[in-house]
Amino acid sequence: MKKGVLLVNLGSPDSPNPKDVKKYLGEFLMDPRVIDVPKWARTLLVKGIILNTRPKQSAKAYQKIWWENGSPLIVISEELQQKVQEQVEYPVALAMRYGSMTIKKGLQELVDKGVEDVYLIPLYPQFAMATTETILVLAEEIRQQHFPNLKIESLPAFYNKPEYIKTLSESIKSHLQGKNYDHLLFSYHGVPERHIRKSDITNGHCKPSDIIDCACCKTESKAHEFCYKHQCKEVTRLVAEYLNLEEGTYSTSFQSRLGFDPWLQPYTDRTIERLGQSGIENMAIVTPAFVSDCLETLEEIAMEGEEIFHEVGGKDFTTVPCLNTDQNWVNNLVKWIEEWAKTPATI
Ligand SMILES: C=CC1=C(C)c2cc3[nH]c(cc4nc(cc5[nH]c(cc1n2)c(C)c5CCC(=O)O)C(CCC(=O)O)=C4C)c(C)c3C=C
Ligand SMILES: [Fe+2]
Ligand SMILES: [Fe+2]
Repeated sequence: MKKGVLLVNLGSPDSPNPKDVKKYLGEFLMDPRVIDVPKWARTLLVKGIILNTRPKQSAKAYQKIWWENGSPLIVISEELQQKVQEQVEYPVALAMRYGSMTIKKGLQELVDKGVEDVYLIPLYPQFAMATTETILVLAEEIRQQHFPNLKIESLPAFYNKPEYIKTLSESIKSHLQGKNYDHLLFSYHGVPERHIRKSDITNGHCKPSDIIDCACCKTESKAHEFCYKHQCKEVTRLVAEYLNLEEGTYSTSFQSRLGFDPWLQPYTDRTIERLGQSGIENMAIVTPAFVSDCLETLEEIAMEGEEIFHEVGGKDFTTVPCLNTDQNWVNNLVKWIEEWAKTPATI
């Protein structure tokens, strides 16, 4: 069976204009795994409220970070795809969960090259219902409808793979070399607490609102295979161990909340504020839920985050870039693809 690889990231609007941003947000937020309320309530919330105000506001933010050749997330993902393609013998395609570069087009591109066996790689280190799960569900629906003879396997969340932790840690180390910082904040994209409960396959292990010591995240459980909170906490713990960070000099927070439901805490904006107020003069921040720089890292963290820190008297604010097209990251992907390709086919 001829093999091929499909890398899948989140997606971006076609342009930073309010009209394109509205179209993109409409598709994104109407996904029942992103806003997981009954369809009538989601329609009312998204089409009746959010899409009347948010596109203008988001378009302004996108305009601040947009590059000459497009959305940073798309441009970086395309470069990543090219670099991986240079190192593997199978066709490698790229698709986005939302927007114009659809998963259907990505699978079609591979099928047109004769591919019958696809390795689907969601470009997210941690599992979440709003990211990995929605990609896998949609890819399976498309397979059944349009490519029934195609075989699709996927790479599970790689948050704790030693080679990924090494790549992330070395990248942080090299970007912070010679930089002045007293605290390193690991900021992950947030999700509503409800998402954590829904993904809990044990129906009760995960306690998403426990922010003090996160006992559930530290207690062995099969729930961890699908627990976003546990997986984020593990990335922080493993990187801190690799870099020998001293207890108290680093912490974890969650960014980008939307709406009024409780999301995973502590929130990044309030954490930055608290760090500045508590006398931290210089801080660094890393965003390991994203493998490519995007609106949430370039605008929300590197611009807004820095502003908050300065407002409360902080001095140096350093944002560590995402892995983007780091050669070690490319090598990780190549290694995982080669391991998959060597595995004997199962029927
Ligand atoms: C209910 C809303 C949202 C959930 C849940 C959510 C989860 C989630 N998102 C990412 C990664 C990205 N999100 C990005 C942008 C973005 N996210 C939401 C909402 C939810 N995300 C919105 C409305 C937006 C658009 C921008 C805005 O209006 O604020 C991006 C950036 C895309 C880009 O074009 O650069 C990424 C990447 C993860 C990893 C995640 C759950 C773990
Ligand atoms: Fe998001
Ligand atoms: Fe959990």
